[in-house]
Amino acid sequence: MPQLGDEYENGSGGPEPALLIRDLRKDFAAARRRDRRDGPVRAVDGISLRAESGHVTALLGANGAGKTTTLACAQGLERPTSGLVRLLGRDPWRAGPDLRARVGIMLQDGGLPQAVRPVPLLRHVASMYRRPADVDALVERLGIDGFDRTSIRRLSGGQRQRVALAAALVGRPHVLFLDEPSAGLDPQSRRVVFELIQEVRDAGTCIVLTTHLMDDAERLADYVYIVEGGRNVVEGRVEELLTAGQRARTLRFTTGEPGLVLADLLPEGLRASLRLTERQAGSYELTGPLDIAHLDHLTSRWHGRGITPSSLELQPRNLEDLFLEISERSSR
Ligand SMILES: Nc1ncnc2c1ncn2[C@@H]1O[C@H](COP(=O)(O)OP(=O)(O)OP(=O)(O)O)[C@@H](O)[C@H]1O
Repeated sequence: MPQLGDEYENGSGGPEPALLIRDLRKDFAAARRRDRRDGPVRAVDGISLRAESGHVTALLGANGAGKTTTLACAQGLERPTSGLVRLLGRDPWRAGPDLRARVGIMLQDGGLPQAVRPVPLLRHVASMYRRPADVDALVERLGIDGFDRTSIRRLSGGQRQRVALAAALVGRPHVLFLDEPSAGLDPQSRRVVFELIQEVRDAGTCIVLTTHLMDDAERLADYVYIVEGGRNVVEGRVEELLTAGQRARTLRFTTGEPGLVLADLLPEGLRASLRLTERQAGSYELTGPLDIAHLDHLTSRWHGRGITPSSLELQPRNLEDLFLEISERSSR
C-alpha cells in the first residue's frame, strides 16, 4: 500500500505557524430567554495557541472549557468576538474555498450523509479535490472495505469514526482538525488510526486535536494546551509538563481500609507536598515528589497496624495526574 504521507505537502510555507490564535474571545447569546438578562455566555475568554506543521497539538480541558468553540473559530465556522485567528496565514472566517480545500475536519458526530455507502462517499469527496489521496489505500488501511456494503446510517460508532477520518484525509489537508479521534474505536482500530495520524504528522501536516483521553494525548501529542473556563492554564511539550513536577510520581495502593488520611500514612514533615486521593473505598493514589523515604514510612506504618496492601504500584506522573491536579487546584 502506498505511504499516504508521502503525498502530503508542508503547511503554511512561512515563518507563521499553520494555526495562530491570539487572545481569542467568543460570546454566545444565552440560549434561554430567562438567562439573557445575565448577558451573553463567554465560551472562550482569551485563549492563545500556536500549532505548527509536522506536529500534533492537543487541546485538553473539562466539559465546557471552550475547546470546541476554539476549534470552530479556527476552522472558520464561528466568528470570533475579538482576538486574532490565522489559519495558513489567512483569516478563516473570511476565507474562501481555496483555504477550505487545504483543511481537513473530522467532527465528533462525523457530520456524514446518512444514506450513502462509505466508499462511494469517499470517492465523491475525492472528486472535489484536484490532487486527492488514494481512496483505495485509505479504505484498505482503515478497514473500511470490511463494511462497505452498509450505509453510513447503519454503521457502528467506531466504523463511522473511521469513515469520518478517511473523509477528512482524502483532500490531503495541510491542517487536520480531529475532535475526539479515538471515540468509540476498538483497540485494533485505535492503533491503526494512531499510526495513520502519526504518519500524516511526520509528512508535515499540522494536526490539531481535542480529547478527553489523557492517554491518547500522551501518545499522540507533541504539544499540549490545557484550557479551563475559556482560558489557557497550562501549555508545553508533553515530556516537559510531566517532568516539571521534579520527581513527581503516583503511588497507587489498595489496603481494604477505607477513610485513610495522610496523617495515617506519613509523619508530618513528609506530608506537605503530597496529595492523597481515595479513588474507591480502600483504594488510594498518593501523588507528589515521592521517594524511598516515603515508602519506608508508609510500609512501616502499615506493618505497625497489621495492614497488608493487596496492591502497590509506583508510576511516573502522567498527563491525567497533571490534569486532575490542575482541576482540583482551580476548584479550591
Ligand atoms: N452556541 C452556543 N450558545 C450558547 N452557549 C454555548 C454555545 N456553544 C458553546 N456554548 C457554551 O460555551 C461553553 C464552552 O463550550 P464548548 O463546547 O466550547 O466546550 P468544550 O470544551 O468543547 O466542551 P466538551 O468537552 O463538553 O465538548 C459552554 O459553557 C457551552 O455551554
